[in-house]
Amino acid sequence: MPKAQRNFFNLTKFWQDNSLILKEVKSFRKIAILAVIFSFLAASFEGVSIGFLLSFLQKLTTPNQPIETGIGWVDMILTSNVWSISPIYRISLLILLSTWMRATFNYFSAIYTESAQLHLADSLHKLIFEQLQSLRLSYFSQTNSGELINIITTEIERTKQSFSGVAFLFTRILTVCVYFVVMFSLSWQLSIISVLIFALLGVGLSTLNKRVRETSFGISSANAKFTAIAVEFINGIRTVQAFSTQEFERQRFYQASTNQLNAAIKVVMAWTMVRPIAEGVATTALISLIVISFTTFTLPVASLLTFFFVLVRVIPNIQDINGTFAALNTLQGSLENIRGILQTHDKPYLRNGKLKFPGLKRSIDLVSVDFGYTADNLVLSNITLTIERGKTTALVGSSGAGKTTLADLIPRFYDPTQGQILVDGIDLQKLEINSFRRKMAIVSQDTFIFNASIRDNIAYGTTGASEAEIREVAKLANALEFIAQMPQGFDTNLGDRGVRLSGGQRQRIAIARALLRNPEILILDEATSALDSVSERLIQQSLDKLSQGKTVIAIAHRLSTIAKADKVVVLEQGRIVEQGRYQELLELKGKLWKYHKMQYEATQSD
Ligand SMILES: Nc1ncnc2c1ncn2[C@@H]1O[C@H](COP(=O)(O)OP(=O)(O)OP(=O)(O)O)[C@@H](O)[C@H]1O
Repeated sequence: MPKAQRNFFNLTKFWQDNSLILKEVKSFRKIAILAVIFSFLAASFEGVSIGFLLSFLQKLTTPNQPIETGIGWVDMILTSNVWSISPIYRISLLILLSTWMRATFNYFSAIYTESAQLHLADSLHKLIFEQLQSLRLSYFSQTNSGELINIITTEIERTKQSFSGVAFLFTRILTVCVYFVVMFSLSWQLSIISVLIFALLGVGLSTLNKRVRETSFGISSANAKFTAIAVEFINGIRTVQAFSTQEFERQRFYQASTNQLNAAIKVVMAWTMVRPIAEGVATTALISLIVISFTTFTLPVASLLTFFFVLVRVIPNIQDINGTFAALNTLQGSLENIRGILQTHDKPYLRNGKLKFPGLKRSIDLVSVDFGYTADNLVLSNITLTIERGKTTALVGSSGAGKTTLADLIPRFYDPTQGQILVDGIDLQKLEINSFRRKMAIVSQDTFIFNASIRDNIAYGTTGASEAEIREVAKLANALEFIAQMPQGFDTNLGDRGVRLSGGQRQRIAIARALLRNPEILILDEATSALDSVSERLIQQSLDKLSQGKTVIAIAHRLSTIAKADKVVVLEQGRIVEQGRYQELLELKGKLWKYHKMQYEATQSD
């Protein structure tokens, strides 16, 4: 049986399947226990007040008869001579008291159930965040961000409801047990017949519940697709407008929304059917019982009345139980999605080392390194390369040759599939990765600009930077001039992903951010690609200054930016084809010479 088919009736399986989520209840167990206790007390007092109400009605209709509820201790209280007020007032007072008690318990039960739900959502948010933080980049390149957002928002919201569902279910089951005890004390024969009827009803309804469960997976996947399309549409709005694909996007969006609607309607159709069917069958059972009891069993009228009165109370409770099972089943898809993100066996984690990185002394060495994003396709083959401390190593090659991939191996965004990376002779995987990354700065083609002020964006990742230091790096990155022209200077908010900046401005902020870290190791991936030639020259000068004494790995298409590098490494289809000083390689008249000639000719024709 596939996991998805397991249901709420099988509590062991339910626990096993959802233990990753249920474990979280531990962090707010006091609130959860109080929620259950108060819900139970509220439900019990509902039963108590009904009992008193029955006695009240009896007393009104037959005032001369002694009070007989069929439950000894209640009768004793009501008929006791210790009290000086008349029985009808005693019952009224008891009804009032029990109703107020029930209302109070209901109030606390609502508070604790709601808080428990909110705590569950909060714990799941944080748990998923920790999980995402510990995963490698490769997980994110294979997962749709819209689907992840859907899980963190919608699916957690839906899962949250399952807590109140389970608490409600628990109290209803306990209440029904209490009612059954009363019923058995009144007539065991009638009770057995009732239990049998309810059991048959339960078995019949489980088929319906299975259908509800199946439909719930449809709604989860429709929600995920809808969020993914919505996120993509918002993120890609520039491209949508530029390519006039509004109609195409409209169709995609409308279709996803309609699919979501249809999936939700299927769930509603399936689960709303459970309650009326349960109601119809239960009422039929009740009428049959009345007929059987009048013709077969002889019971005192008061007991028979109480029995049926209790039975009448049991039925809506049983309906509630079935209804809640059905409602919980509609949440199965969400639970499955959250489980999917939390389970660990199928995800790539970074195995962190223990050694603190004290700073680079000699070199970073790549020894016979192979790497592929997938097992069957190597992107880097047999890379052996020494990146010397304090020197600039430039990576050159055609688009797709593997330059970025090679640079990504240094901060361990990915690990080699074969071979080793040694940092001063120590395997990189043995280093505590954050101690290594803290000594490093990366300026890449797609540096992320946060929806925060310019100041916060520059200071991102560097704690305790002073105003003067931030200004200084902005000046060095040639950014001071455009920042001064912004409406609120350094306080200007940059908007989502820095939409309020030009490409070149974004890059200068990224460079300032890297400068502020004062890194030992600097990775520059096309760091000056979005700049005009004047800005490029200015930035190149500041990068040259920044690079002095630092270990730099620079990737550049424009050879002019790396002409002064200490070592140039030429990559071709994932292999190193040449390495040496720029001039030496030119004299070889090999690959670099070809690139050089091509770029020189291109510049001439410009
Ligand atoms: N996350 C990824 N998953 C799968 N394949 C990838 C991924 N990133 C890059 N590749 C593939 O790896 C190969 C090398 O890409 P890489 O980005 O390293 O090249 P590059 O030399 O930096 O190119 P460019 O100069 O265009 O930036 C390409 O064929 C690319 O399609």
